Amino acid sequence: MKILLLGYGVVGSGVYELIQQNKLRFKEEYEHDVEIVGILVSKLEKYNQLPHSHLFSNDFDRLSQYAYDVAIETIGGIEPAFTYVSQILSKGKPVITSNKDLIAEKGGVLHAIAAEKGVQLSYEASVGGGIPVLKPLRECLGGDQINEIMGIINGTTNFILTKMNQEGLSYEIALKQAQEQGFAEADPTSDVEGFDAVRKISILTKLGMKVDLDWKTIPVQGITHILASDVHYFNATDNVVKLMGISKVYPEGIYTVVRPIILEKHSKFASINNEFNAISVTGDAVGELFFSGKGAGKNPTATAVIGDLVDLLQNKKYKVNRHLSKGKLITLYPDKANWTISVHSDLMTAALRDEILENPQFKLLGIKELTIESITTSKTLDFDHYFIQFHDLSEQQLIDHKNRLLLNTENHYIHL
Ligand SMILES: NC(=O)C1=CN([C@@H]2O[C@H](COP(=O)(O)OP(=O)(O)OC[C@H]3O[C@@H](n4cnc5c(N)ncnc54)[C@H](OP(=O)(O)O)[C@@H]3O)[C@@H](O)[C@H]2O)C=CC1
Ligand SMILES: N[C@@H](CC=O)C(=O)O
Repeated sequence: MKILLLGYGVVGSGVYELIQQNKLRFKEEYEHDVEIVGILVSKLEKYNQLPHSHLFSNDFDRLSQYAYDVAIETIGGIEPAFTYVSQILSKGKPVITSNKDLIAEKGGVLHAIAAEKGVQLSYEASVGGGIPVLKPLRECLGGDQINEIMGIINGTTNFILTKMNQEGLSYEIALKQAQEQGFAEADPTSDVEGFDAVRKISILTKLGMKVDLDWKTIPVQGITHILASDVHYFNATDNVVKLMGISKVYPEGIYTVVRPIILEKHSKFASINNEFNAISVTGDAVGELFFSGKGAGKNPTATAVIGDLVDLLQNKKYKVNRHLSKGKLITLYPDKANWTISVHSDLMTAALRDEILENPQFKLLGIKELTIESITTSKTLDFDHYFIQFHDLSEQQLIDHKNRLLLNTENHYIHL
């Protein structure tokens, strides 16, 4: 099997190395000689010194004339990746990609070309790095009705929040380390503002719940506003903060969001640290499944790409579900909910309470009434803003007037 490799950065170089390491195994187990015949990059001079420098080119048109059986795209972003991938699929060649921007934005168009040409478009590496989660959703859980998916699905932000919490690093230094280790996107705004996680939750929702959501319509809040003092405060109160993606099916529609969530330290997601991701999937029949592992980085991500390649080596074919329903996004909370929350502020006044209710983040949740249960103040920590935390919700409090379960045990966090 001859492979055209597009991109030779963190993921592409990992894919190259794993293919070299596994050649014998591919031959023995799948009876295929696997060979990379060309590598597309942008700055050719960076690769002059490599022993396999003869494979590199910055000319896609030239490379696409080569004889090849499958292309692996690890360039990232929408263009030129979309042009290249659509051309390759149109020629009837399968494509494997690690690019979630591409799949979240153009997955529908690309799947249509792939279906018309009868070839595979695979993208296990696009969500959860090395964690096999798309294949279980697509194949193993094909007989179940998935009603909830939630998880830590961005390695960079989890790395940053872990380093701030456990090592007292500043946000800037932690982000720099995430970039140095190859976890962050080319433009890390995607990570820290939550767009990468939103794209991933849209892909998970599509494959798990068969609901097509435009990722741009999903409410998103990133981590850029979380200060070292916030992280310190959460730690002191036996909590941690994580950026999470949530998608949950209700009779009225689907609740999908990406935002920081406060978790009690002993909860299962709280122990997922650094670049690790974790995704829980709940189905009517199977109950809850919990997937975890390295969600970013060279080797874990390359492993997921190779998994898709192994499917092709075995001539495995999966059908794309063309019958997706258009998702109707809903807010989670009923308008008249009377929640018990605690507000952390040194300055709790009626005016501040009105300000909280007017805040767009708070309005997003559709909450119109607010009961203040307790006001905690801290003179020792220097807070220049306040938090609202849905406070220690018990099973009883989770049920609304329609007897509908509204929240998991995780507390929900809004930063104003
Ligand atoms: N890093 C990670 O942990 C993970 C990344 N991903 C996804 O995988 C994809 C690749 O990520 P990553 O490897 O980190 O990215 P990198 O920035 O490390 O690598 C990108 C590669 O694409 C090449 N490239 C960029 N633009 C062009 C262009 N216009 N024409 C030809 N080649 C181009 C670059 O070439 P050159 O070196 O010459 O500039 C480089 O070799 C992204 O979609 C990312 O979201 C998914 C999961 C995890
Ligand atoms: N930038 C992404 C890379 C993997 O998808 C992340 O940090 O999770």
